[in-house]
Amino acid sequence: MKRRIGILTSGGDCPGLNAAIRGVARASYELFDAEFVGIADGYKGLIEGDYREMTENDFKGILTLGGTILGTSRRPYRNMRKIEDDNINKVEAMKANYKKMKLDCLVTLGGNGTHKTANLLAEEGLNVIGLPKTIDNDIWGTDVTFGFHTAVDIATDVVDRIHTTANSHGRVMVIELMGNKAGWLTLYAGVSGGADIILLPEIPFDLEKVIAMVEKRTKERQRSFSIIAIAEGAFRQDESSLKRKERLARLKEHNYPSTAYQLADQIQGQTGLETRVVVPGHYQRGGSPSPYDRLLATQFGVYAANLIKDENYGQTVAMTGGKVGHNPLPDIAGKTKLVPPHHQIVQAARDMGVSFGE
Ligand SMILES: Nc1ncnc2c1ncn2[C@@H]1O[C@H](COP(=O)(O)OP(=O)(O)O)[C@@H](O)[C@H]1O
Ligand SMILES: O=P(O)(O)OC[C@H]1O[C@](O)(COP(=O)(O)O)[C@@H](O)[C@@H]1O
Ligand SMILES: [Mg+2]
Repeated sequence: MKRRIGILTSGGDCPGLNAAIRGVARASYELFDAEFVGIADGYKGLIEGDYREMTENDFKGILTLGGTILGTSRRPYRNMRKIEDDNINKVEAMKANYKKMKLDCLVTLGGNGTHKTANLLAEEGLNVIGLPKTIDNDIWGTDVTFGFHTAVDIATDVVDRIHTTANSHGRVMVIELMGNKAGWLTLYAGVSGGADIILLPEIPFDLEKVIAMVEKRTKERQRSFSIIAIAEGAFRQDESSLKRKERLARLKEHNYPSTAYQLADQIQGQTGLETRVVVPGHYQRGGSPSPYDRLLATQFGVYAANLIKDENYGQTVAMTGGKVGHNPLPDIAGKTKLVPPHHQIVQAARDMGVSFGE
């Protein structure tokens, strides 16, 4: 049985993408007569016809490699069906290139945006299989995405290291971690690193409560420090009615790159305590995947190869209750898995006296 497989990675990169690509390829070569076409830079390559034939050798030596050997992009954004200034019909272009490449199926490794287009292409009659990657862990229908736990390891190391310098100086340290809509990374790294205050997009915070917590810690000890882990998309309760764009515009008016910087200023202004901001940024997405993510990405990749073998298309791979399985693309596309405000981990942290600024 011969299968010609197109493969692309789309959206923000993360550790484990290459391990997953390798898993798909190795298992496919084992299980059936496989041919691979590597599509460059996500859907951009599929639209523009930027692709190359790949051989078994291309998939060797990449298990531990960070990033993606295929390249990735976030363009063109959002509405694939909308014809913009370039006058390109993106959906038709993708379908035409799929045909031109003589593909039996397309494997897309990506996050929420990627899955929306994967579903759209499946609706258009293409054979598509998704693989859930993202450091945000916000894909519906899977307990975990690959890339997430490596990012947790890195972010936790940041929180650990900031602890020692915060302690030496008796400072308040505001650590901004990645996650615009979903606070999973901040929650996991915040709890694992022993942060005193954890601020998530899912739980809007009250500035006065945050300050009260910092002051409580200062009163308890003569020389005290506080660690605040804040997700980049966190915001105050009084901003809840605003759209993200409006919140960002307000921050910009005051020359704050993000809420973390504004919060640091407010804390320093109201408490007199020296406050610093730390933004590890894309460092959280770089480098080699952890053993956990290598294993997860490999399992996911091999599972995808089995879906191809069975011609079970229109699915995305998932982990539920410790088992690898799959979800139909329409069931998960367009949904975001956010942190429930009463999630067990949140509750455990609350019970230990960690503040969520509520
Ligand atoms: N709302 C959307 N509908 C359809 N396709 C989208 C949408 N948002 C993003 N995409 C496509 O998926 C790609 C990756 O999306 P993005 O949101 O940047 O990353 P991720 O897939 O990691 O969440 C984009 O470059 C675009 O081609
Ligand atoms: O890489 P960019 O475009 O600066 O985007 C940053 C965003 O990408 C992420 O790192 C990961 O997002 P995706 O996995 O959904 O692409 C977010 O946490 C962060 O908000
Ligand atoms: Mg995403």
